[in-house]
Amino acid sequence: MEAAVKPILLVAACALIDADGRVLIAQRPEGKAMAGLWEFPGGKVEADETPEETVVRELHEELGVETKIACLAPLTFASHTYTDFHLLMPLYVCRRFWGVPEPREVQALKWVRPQRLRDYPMPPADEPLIPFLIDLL
Ligand SMILES: Nc1nc2c([nH]c(=O)n2[C@H]2C[C@H](O)[C@@H](COP(=O)(O)OP(=O)(O)OP(=O)(O)O)O2)c(=O)[nH]1
Repeated sequence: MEAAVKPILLVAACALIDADGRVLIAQRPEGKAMAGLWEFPGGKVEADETPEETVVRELHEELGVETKIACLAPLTFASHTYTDFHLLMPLYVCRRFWGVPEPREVQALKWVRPQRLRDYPMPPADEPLIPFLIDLL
C-alpha cells in the first residue's frame, strides 16, 4: 500500500532586521509543538489571506510591531516534511517596521547576528534558511 500524501501546510515567516544587521528570533511557547525552539515570527496562512498579509498580522499579534506589505522582501523558503504535514514556508525579510518588539505570544525574543543563529536550537525546517541570512547580511 502506498503511503498517504501528507497535506501541505503553508506558513509565512519573517526575519526582522535591525540597524546593526541582527535578526529577530522568537522562542516557541510551552505547550505547543516544538516548544522552546527558536523560530522566525510568523504563522499559518489563513484561508482569506495572502502570505504577506499573514506576516503583517502575525508581527502585530506576536510582537506588537507594525509594518506594511511593501516593506516585506522575499528571501527564500523552507520545504520540510514533518510527521503529520509537509511545511512550505516562505521567508521574508523586513527592515522597516514600527514599534519595539515585545514577546506577546512567545516565550522570549532575541536579536541575533546571523552567524550566531546556529547557537539557538531551531525547528529542522529552519536550518537551511540560515546561510541565506548570512549571505544577505
Ligand atoms: N512561525 C514559524 N513557524 C515555523 C518555523 N519553522 C517551522 O518549522 N515552523 C512550523 C511550526 C508550526 O508547525 C508551524 C507554524 O504554525 P503556528 O506557529 O502558526 O502554529 P502552532 O504550531 O503554534 O499551532 P496553533 O496552536 O497556532 O495551531 O510552522 C518558523 O521559523 N516560524
